[in-house]
Amino acid sequence: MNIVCRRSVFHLCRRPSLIADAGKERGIHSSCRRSMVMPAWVIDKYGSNDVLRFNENVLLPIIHYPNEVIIKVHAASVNPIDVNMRSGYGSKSLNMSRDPLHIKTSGSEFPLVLGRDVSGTVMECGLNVKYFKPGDQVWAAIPPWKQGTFAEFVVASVNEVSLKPKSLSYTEAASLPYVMLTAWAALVNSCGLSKEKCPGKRVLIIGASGGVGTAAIQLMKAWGAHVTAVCSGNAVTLMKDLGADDIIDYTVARLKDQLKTRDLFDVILDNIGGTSEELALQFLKPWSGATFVTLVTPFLYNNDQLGIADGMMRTGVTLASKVIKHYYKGIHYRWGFFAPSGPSLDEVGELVDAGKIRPVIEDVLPMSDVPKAFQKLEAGHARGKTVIQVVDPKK
Ligand SMILES: NC(=O)C1=CN([C@@H]2O[C@H](COP(=O)(O)OP(=O)(O)OC[C@H]3O[C@@H](n4cnc5c(N)ncnc54)[C@H](OP(=O)(O)O)[C@@H]3O)[C@@H](O)[C@H]2O)C=CC1
Repeated sequence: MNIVCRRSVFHLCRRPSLIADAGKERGIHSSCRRSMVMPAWVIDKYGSNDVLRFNENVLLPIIHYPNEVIIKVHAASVNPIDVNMRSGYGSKSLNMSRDPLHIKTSGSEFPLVLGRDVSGTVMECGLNVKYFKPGDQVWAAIPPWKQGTFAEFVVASVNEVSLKPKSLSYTEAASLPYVMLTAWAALVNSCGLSKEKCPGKRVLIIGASGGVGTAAIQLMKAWGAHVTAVCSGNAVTLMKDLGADDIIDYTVARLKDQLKTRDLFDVILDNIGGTSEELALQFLKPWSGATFVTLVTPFLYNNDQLGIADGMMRTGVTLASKVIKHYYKGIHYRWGFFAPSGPSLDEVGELVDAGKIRPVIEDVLPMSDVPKAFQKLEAGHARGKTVIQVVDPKK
């Protein structure tokens, strides 16, 4: 085993026992316990699925800032962003926010650990961490510029972390944070919806059967909105189970024709992009504060293709022209972006424990099957989430 001394972990940790604990777990002799590595799925270059590599000797992550915690990952889950990042999507923008120490040590962003969702146990806390303590069961979504969760340990800032809902297992909990926080960012931050404002609102969700869609339906129903879900035929039962009031099967007739038979909407969440955007924008109530939000934006793509300066310029022009064009038609036009947030997860956790939101899990795979999980997601037609059990709950 490649042993590397990680002394710096002791400077900012409240209780430098992680390395000893991890050493004990793996039966490593006490004199070696300060020098630890961990298993993780990494990529050393961008590309197709064969760039994913299981490495048992990835450096144990360390606490750099006093507001950080180290989490022992019990379960993670796969999101489209993982597949896209594996192929290099967003790398120009994300590299600007990555840990400069990692870039300096490795000479690049590699080895890169993918995976955004985590449920697990707090192992160590930075000196300023008050709300969490070692042993707490937590869940979080880690932002894409940080090392990810297909690993034994991950570092998160406290503002990204929340106590795991008591009613969920680690496996169930790992299915929710990233998609819930994306739905939250789009519907709450971009559209201004809240528990108080939802009753009476008509919300249309396009791409309702995937991770974000199933999260969005449940959040909107928990808050009393009227939800219309757009999905394909074999997802109709799932949509009903999640509480959708009206379901449109986009495969049986043109979506436009089916939408014409419905009342107009107050909010539209578009998880699909492309032609669905122009189409959907015709079905909002004009001059009533109605908002369209899409999750499929050219922001990172523009930066990848044109560089940061020109990419930002093009993005700004595109967004501004759409906002202005639709403003004059009485519609608010928005782009939605995932935003990490422990406090929002606290609120989601309360809804979960109250039985109003549940995990929608399509498949559970062991840590050894991360490449299979990527292939599955890449094939499309997701029905909720694919979870990775980093720790086998039976052991
Ligand atoms: N901006 C941001 O910060 C974020 C953006 N995203 C983006 O949002 C999108 C959705 O993410 P996520 O839910 O996790 O993805 P998933 O892959 O989990 O789900 C996509 C779903 O859309 C369905 N679908 C495909 N085509 C259509 C269509 N024309 N009409 C209705 N449904 C359709 C698919 O099923 P089927 O094909 O069988 O109908 C599938 O169930 C992705 O493009 C992702 O990249 C996600 C998170 C954050």
